[in-house]
Amino acid sequence: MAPTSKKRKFSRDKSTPPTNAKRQKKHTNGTAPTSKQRRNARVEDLAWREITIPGDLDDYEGIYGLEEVDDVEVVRDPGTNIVSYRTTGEVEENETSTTHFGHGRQDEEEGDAEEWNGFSSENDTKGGAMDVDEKDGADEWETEEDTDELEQSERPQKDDRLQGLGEIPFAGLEEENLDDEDGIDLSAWSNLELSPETLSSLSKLKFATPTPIQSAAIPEILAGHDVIGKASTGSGKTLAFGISILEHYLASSNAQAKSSREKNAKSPVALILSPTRELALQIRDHLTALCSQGRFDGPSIATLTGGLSVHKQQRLLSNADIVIGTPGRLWEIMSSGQGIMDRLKKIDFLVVDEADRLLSQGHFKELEEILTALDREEDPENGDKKYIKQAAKRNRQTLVFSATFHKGLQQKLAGKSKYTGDLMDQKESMEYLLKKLNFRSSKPKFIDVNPVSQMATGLREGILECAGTEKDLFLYTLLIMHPQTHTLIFTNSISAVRRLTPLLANLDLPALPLHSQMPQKARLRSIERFTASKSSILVATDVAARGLDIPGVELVLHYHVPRAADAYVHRSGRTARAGLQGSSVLLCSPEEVNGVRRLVAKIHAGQSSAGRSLTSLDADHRVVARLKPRVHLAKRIADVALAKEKKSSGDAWMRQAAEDLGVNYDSEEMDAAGGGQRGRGGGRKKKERADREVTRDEVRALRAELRELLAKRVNVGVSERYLTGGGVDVDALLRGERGEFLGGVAPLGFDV
Ligand SMILES: Nc1ncnc2c1ncn2[C@@H]1O[C@H](COP(=O)(O)OP(=O)(O)OP(=O)(O)O)[C@@H](O)[C@H]1O
Repeated sequence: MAPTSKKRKFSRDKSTPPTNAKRQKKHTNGTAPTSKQRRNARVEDLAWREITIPGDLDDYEGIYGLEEVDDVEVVRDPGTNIVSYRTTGEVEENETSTTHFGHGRQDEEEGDAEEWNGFSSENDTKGGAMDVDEKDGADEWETEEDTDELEQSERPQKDDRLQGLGEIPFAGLEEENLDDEDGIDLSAWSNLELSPETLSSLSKLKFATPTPIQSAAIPEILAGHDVIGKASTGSGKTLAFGISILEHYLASSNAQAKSSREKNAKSPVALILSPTRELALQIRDHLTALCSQGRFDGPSIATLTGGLSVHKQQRLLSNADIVIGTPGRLWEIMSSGQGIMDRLKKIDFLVVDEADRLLSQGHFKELEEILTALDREEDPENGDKKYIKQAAKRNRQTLVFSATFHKGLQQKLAGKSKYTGDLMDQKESMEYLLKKLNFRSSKPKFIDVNPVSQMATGLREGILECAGTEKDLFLYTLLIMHPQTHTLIFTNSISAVRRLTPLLANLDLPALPLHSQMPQKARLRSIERFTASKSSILVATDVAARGLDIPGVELVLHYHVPRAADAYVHRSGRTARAGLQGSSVLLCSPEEVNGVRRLVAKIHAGQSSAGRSLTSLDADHRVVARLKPRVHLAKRIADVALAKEKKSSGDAWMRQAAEDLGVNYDSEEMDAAGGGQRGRGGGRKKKERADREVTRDEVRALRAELRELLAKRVNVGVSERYLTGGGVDVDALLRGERGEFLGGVAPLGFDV
C-alpha cells in the first residue's frame, strides 16, 4: 500500500513558455552575485524547482503550475534583443535532463518516474472530469507529487528504475538477480554475436536464452533490414528491438560522443511509437532495465506521453538517444519546433509497437503527421517545405511489431497487396500509413515465429455461460472461487469499470479501476497497486489489453465479450507470459455464446484440437444461488452511490451553465421536466432518480445488511467449512480442500 502522507507538487502552467513571468527569478541569499562569477546557461539547463504553495490550496491538477529558479541573471542584448541567462549556481548538463543508465547520474526522467511512487489519495481513482484518452495525449497537467521527492532523487540507480510503473518487477529483474553475474550460461546467445556489454546485461537479467522472436529478429535488424515481427503475447518482442537498438547505440557515435561530452550535436538513435501511455512507460522500463545492468555509458531515454508536463518532456527530448512516445503527445512536441523535428528526422530506427493497433485505430491523424514530418524535406527547387514523396528515402530502419496482424495488414506489409491511394475507409487509411512508413527496402523481412497461434502456449481458455443479467453474480462467484489469484477483468466500457469496481469493493474484494478517463496518476497508481498485491483485482477497459507486462497475472476474465479477435488475443495475453501458465475465461450470455465460439475457433484455426480448445465451464449453481443476495445488495449500494455522484457532478455543471446564461437553476425542476421521458433510457433514468432519493440512513441499513450476509457461511449442505466473512477459508483452499469447502463440488472444473 502506498504511503498515506503526501506533498503536493506544482508544475508550471502548461500554457507558459519557459521564459514566462511565471518562472520566478529569485536570489535566495539576498545579495545578487556579481556577473563576474557567473556563466551562461541554457534556460532548460537551469536548476528549476517546483514551488510549494500552501497546503490548504488544491493544485487542481497542476493548474498553478509554477517552477522557480534561484540565482539567475537575465541579460537582454539591446542590439539583438536576445535574452541569455547567467548563473553562478548549478547548471544541469544536458545529459542530466534525461534518463541515463550505467553511470549513476540523476536526472529528470528519473524524476518523472519518482512521481509515480507512493500514491496515497483515493480521490482521483474514480473517473475524473478530465479527458485523458490515451490516443490524443492532449492533456498535460502534472498533478500531485508524493513525499520523499528529493530524498528519492538521491537513491542509487538500481532503485530508480523500480519507481512508478518501473516498480513492476519484470520477470527475472528482481533485486536479488542484479548482482548475480557469473552463474548464467549465455552460450544460447552466441549466434547473435552481441557485444560483451549487452551480454553482461543479459547475464545480470538472468536471461539465459533468447526467445524465438529475439533469435530471429535481432540478426536481421543488426544486418540493417527493415523487420516486421510477429510473435505471441508475452514472448519478448520489446527486447527483440530493444537489444538491437542498444547494440547499434553502443557501436555508434552517440555512445562515443557521450563519453567525450559532445552529446549536444547528436540526434536520437531511435523513435519508438506506442499506442498507450502505460505501454510507452513500460517500454522505457524494459529498456532501462536492459541498459542499467551493464558497466557502460547507456543511452538517455525520453518518454513523451499525455498526462505529464509537456515542457518537461520537451526538455528531456533535447538530449535523448531513444525517444518513446504516444502519437498525440509526440506530434504535439514535434510540431512545436523545427529543431526537434530536424533531430528526429535523423533517427536510425523507427519502431512501431503494437503496429496493428497504431496503424488502424484512432491514431490516424497524428501518425500521419508524424510519418509525413519525418520525411519532409525542403524542396530545393521551390524553397518551400513540400513533402518530397519517396525521393527522400531516409536511412532509417523501420521495425514493426505485434502479436496480431490482421490478414490485410499482413499481406500489405509483406508487399503482396498494392496501395490504392483511397483514404476513405479504415483499411485504405492503413494502406496509406504503411506507405508512409517508407520502408528502406521494397520488401521488409517478415518474421512470424508463431504462424499458427498468436496465443501463449501456457494459456488455458474457458467459457462460462450465464444470463446477461447475472454476469455480476457469476463474476463474483468466479472471484471468490479463486481467492489470492491475481486477476485482470476486462470490460468494454468505462461505465462498466466505474460500476464494477465499487460493486466488488462492497463485496470486500480489492478491486482497482483502470480506464482512459482517469487522471494519468490514478491510472499508474492502479497498475502499481495491482502489481504490488497478488490478491488485488484490476477492472479495466481495453486500455490495458495491449502490451502490459504485469508479472504474475494468473487469470484474465472477459466480463464483456471482446469486440474483435485481436482484442481477445491481447487481453488473454496479459497472463501466461514469458513461458508461465495462466487462464482466460469468457463470461458469456446465451446469445453471445455462438458468436464467441466462432471468433475463438477462427483464432485457433489451423491448430490441432489437442493444441488449443475453449473449455466449457460451469459453476456450482447451489453456490451461485446462495451468493445472489450478497451481490444484489452490493449492487444496490453501488448504484445508489453512482447515482448520487452523477447527480452532484451533473448539478455542478448545470449550475455553472445556468450561471453563465444568467438563469436560475433548480435541479428538482429540471428532473421533473425530464421525468416524463419515455422510451430508450427512460427506465434507467427513473431508476437513477429513485436511487438518488435513497437516504443516508437507508444506505447505512443496506450496508449493515450486506455486512451480515458477508459474515454468514454459505452452506450448500455438504460441509460446514464454507465461505465466511465475505472471503473464503484461504488456508483450506491452499491445502487443496477447495472441493469440500464448496460442498464437494470442484470449482468450475478449471483450476487456475
Ligand atoms: N530472453 C528472455 N528471457 C527471459 N525473459 C525474457 C526474455 N526476453 C524478455 N523476457 C521477459 O518476457 C516478458 C514479456 O516480454 P514483452 O513484454 O517484451 O512481451 P511482448 O512479446 O512484447 O508481449 P505483448 O505482445 O503482450 O506486448 C517480460 O517480462 C520480459 O522481461
